[in-house]
Amino acid sequence: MPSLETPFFDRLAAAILAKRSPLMVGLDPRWQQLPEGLRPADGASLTEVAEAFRAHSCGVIDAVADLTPIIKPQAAFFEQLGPAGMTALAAVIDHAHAAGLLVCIDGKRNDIGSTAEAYADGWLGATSPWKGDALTVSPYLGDDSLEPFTNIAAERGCGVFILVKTSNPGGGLFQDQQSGGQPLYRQVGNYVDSIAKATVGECGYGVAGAVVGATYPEQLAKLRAAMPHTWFLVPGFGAQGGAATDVAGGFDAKGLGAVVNSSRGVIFAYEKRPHADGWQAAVRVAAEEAVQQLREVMPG
Ligand SMILES: O=c1ccn([C@@H]2O[C@H](COP(=O)(O)O)[C@@H](O)[C@H]2O)c(=O)[nH]1
Repeated sequence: MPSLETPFFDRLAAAILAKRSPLMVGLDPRWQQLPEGLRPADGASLTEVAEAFRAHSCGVIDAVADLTPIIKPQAAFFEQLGPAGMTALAAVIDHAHAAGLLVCIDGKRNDIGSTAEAYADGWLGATSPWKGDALTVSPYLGDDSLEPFTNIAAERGCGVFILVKTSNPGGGLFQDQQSGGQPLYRQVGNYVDSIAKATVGECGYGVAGAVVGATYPEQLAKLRAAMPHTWFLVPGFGAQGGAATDVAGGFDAKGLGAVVNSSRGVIFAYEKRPHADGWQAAVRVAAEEAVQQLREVMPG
């Protein structure tokens, strides 16, 4: 497990600069999309599927470890397999750390404050079985629900990415509602940036980050300007239609301030573009292309 002495966003900034890559590879294993040879047969047990998820995710990590500073396992895909899935998730996180990668767990957790404390401790705390470097969190239970996460992140050198403007088409139903003369997501963004401002590290960003979708490029650029202390996790690049030009507005002038996630576009690249050297080679080619596209729009 990497040292937690340095704040998460300082570690992330250093890794991005070292690899010249803001690509975050998302690990969203789906049974039917696993490559032949790894795909479990119909009727396979949850334990067999979990082992296939572990093998695929670890294989992706091996293929892209020098191309990405951070991976994002999507907890949902592991949780759907029960205990065997969670054991697989733990093994994937350990494998990523052993490969020198940071790990953001996409769990979108939260609850009332006293329960949020258990979530924060469970995913980011000193005795966490998961040892995540960062976690995604929902804001809609308010400040007392977010503080357990941001407090533990500040203590432990972890990061918290709070949902601000999500990439899905339906997200606007609540997030775009006017509130105090602004869309609600801007109000959430203001709160997140106030927490980030109070906790800035050497790289200029604080422990609270924000999830802002690549599928809303105009809003992304405006939020970048309005939230100068907040690091962005930008999903929606690739499979959801976001292009490199759409995420350009998420970076600061130094080319920092954003990591851009691609899950299906990288991890299942062999479906659309099989490679003679096998599925991992196809995954690597897709990650290389994504990094190249992002480098072209990253300042600095
Ligand atoms: O607003 C959001 C928040 C989270 N996600 C998650 O990111 C990945 C995206 O996967 P792709 O295959 O690259 O579309 C997935 O885990 C989502 O749950 C998001 O897409 N949008």
